[in-house]
Amino acid sequence: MRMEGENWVYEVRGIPDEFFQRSEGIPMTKREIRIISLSDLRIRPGMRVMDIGCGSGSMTVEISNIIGENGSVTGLDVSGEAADLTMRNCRNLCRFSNYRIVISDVYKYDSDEEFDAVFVGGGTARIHDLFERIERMVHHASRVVVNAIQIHTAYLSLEEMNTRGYSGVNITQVMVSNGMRTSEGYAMIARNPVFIISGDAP
Ligand SMILES: C[S@@+](CC[C@H](N)C(=O)[O-])C[C@H]1O[C@@H](n2cnc3c(N)ncnc32)[C@H](O)[C@@H]1O
Repeated sequence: MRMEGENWVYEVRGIPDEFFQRSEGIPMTKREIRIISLSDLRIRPGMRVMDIGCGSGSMTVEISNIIGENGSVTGLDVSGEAADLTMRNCRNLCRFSNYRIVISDVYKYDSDEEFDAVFVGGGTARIHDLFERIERMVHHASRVVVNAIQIHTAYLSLEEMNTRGYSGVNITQVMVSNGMRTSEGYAMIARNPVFIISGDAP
């Protein structure tokens, strides 16, 4: 769905979920989680951002629209199908050509590129190795934000940030319920809680 002429979409932080193309088996970061994660990333125009495990591309799209023409965002995913979906969503919903999609396992990704912020939406199977990779991507005070569903992923992310000397390390648990229409009114349907871990690289 291309929102021709509807520039308001690009002013919104937290594009409505239904604007994104979806694919079965590729989980999407939901709007409420994106909004808090974008805030924690402290995204602003001109930033260079890495989106690890870009999935549907919903975060890549949001980041692209905020960083503007002088910024750049790299969406990285091990799945070709996810990269394809991210590309489609970027073509439909990004206002600038400031995005790049890479198909790669983050653990094998090697590049000299430096980022001002790194968002981790997937690829958290080996947290220690992941932070080793991230270390090569960041500079002093780059923002790093991890979304985690599992408690141990959240715990290990906190451990990595603290032992590596990150500053301002923080964790937020977000529990969202969305209304579902019933015959009598609305029932609140709970989504899985998500941990958002953030900090400044040393
Ligand atoms: C929960 S989804 C991410 C959702 C995404 N943030 C969005 O906005 O739709 C996790 C993604 O991480 C990817 N992933 C898992 N392991 C990975 C790895 N080792 N390297 C790169 N991507 C990986 C998966 O293919 C999947 O698309």
